[in-house]
Amino acid sequence: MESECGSVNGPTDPAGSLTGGAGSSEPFPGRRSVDFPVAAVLPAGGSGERTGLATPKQFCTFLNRPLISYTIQAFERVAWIENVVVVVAEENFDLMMDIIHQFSHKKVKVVLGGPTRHRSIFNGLRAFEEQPDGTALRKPKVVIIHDAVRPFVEEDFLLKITVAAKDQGASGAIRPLVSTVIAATSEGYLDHSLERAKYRASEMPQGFLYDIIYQAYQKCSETDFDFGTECLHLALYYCGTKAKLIEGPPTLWKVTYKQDLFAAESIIKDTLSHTVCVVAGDCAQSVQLAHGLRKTLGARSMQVDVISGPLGSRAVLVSGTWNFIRITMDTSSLGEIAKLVKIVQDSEHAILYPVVLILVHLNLLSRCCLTEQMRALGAIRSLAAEAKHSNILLYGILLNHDERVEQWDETMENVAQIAAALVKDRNPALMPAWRHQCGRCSSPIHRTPSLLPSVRATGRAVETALIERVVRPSLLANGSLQAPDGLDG
Ligand SMILES: Nc1ccn([C@@H]2O[C@H](COP(=O)(O)OP(=O)(O)OP(=O)(O)O)[C@@H](O)[C@H]2O)c(=O)n1
Ligand SMILES: O=P(O)(O)OC[C@@H](O)[C@@H](O)[C@@H](O)CO
Repeated sequence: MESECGSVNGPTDPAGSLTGGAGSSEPFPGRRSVDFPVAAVLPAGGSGERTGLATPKQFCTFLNRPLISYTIQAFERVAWIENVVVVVAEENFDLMMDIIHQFSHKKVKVVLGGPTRHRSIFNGLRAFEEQPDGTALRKPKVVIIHDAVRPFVEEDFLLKITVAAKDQGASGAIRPLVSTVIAATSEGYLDHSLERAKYRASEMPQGFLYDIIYQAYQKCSETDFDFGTECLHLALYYCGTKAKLIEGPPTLWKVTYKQDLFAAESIIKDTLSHTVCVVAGDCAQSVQLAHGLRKTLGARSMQVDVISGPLGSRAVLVSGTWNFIRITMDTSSLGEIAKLVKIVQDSEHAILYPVVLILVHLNLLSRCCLTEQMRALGAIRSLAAEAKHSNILLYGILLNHDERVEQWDETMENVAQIAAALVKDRNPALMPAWRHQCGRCSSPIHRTPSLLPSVRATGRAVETALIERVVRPSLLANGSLQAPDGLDG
């Protein structure tokens, strides 16, 4: 299919194809990728007048993080998006650079916007042309244009938009209209109304073959530049490219009015209770557990990153995750956890929203004598008590690794169930529950890992502590729990 702005390859385009997905050779099966260059342009050069706030809405902060940083992160998480161009007003350039530094954004280039959104977007697209100093970002095959004030965009939908843009030349997100569209006379009376079912709201992200949208802007009239609001229209009008329309989720909406800021904050908080960073230790068992947790937590609609190495690094903290699962083989990692607790305390991260740290102790039971275990667990417990005063919820799961695969899968399921509940619930007033996973026993009850918080005798102040090995008679009364062998209360 040809158009005056460039050729639009059909789905069989040899230049690139969609790879990955289930059964792929990708390092993380299920994470898809594309094999042609993709970039994003995030227009953020507006003043947000309709919020009535002095601060432009893209720089309003939620949990100590500006809205635009959430949007950038949504694109940085997507491995197949190479570059993110953020377009800001000149007066906000330094602020934007500070945000990039503070939140360790990696793929971002900042350029100056213009007096209208279309002019800002065109400036963003120009970033891929050769610059006066001879440098240039790699020109993308497909460019995604996405308002910086739409922070809730998922990789799956970005992939759909990208593939459709690659095949059709342009693509755009749509949503059903909530209100009916009507036309008014100049005197302010109803002229006519549109049949709502025939129309859709145009949202973002939108995707374009770079050459098409760049040439559309080169041909753009001053009127379009100053009053236009629709990039898809430019591709159609100036390049004859009919965008493929794809219905997206309701979270694609644009933050425009003040109430949108409140809605955004509650969605951000809800999202935080569905994201977790699993930090594996060095040993094979720990890595196995980490990737097993990614699978089982992912099946519980949790967004899971797996990293290895010291948890204490600040970079982990600014990853935007509020929840960490640290898998360890011994108690030496307690120092590392204490360091992370200190970093979180100093960052005041948790003042606005509880941070959840879960320590998964692998094989503690079988690796050291009871005295050493109790000492270690006592140390963790007092750390948990201290951390709680800073709104940091420190839990522990005591897990004895079982070589038998069929048991390991079940154990994984249980650890994920407990971890997901702790992260989603983020409730310091935890009901008492505990068990150990001894792995040696045949009894099914032992295959579930211990959930460690204990409730102080008062029952009043719930202290999220760790590993109460004593069996509480009342918990046995209903027969639902059974003292693990050798752990009589
Ligand atoms: N000159 C402009 C105007 C808008 N935008 C960006 O385009 C996106 C969508 O525009 P809109 O919601 O209208 O943002 P504002 O223009 O800031 O809002 P308002 O009209 O209320 O001032 C926003 O991310 C905004 O920052 C831009 O990059 N350059
Ligand atoms: O018009 P505004 O600048 O408020 O927002 C831009 C929106 O029009 C735009 O993001 C979508 O409608 C898709 O084109």
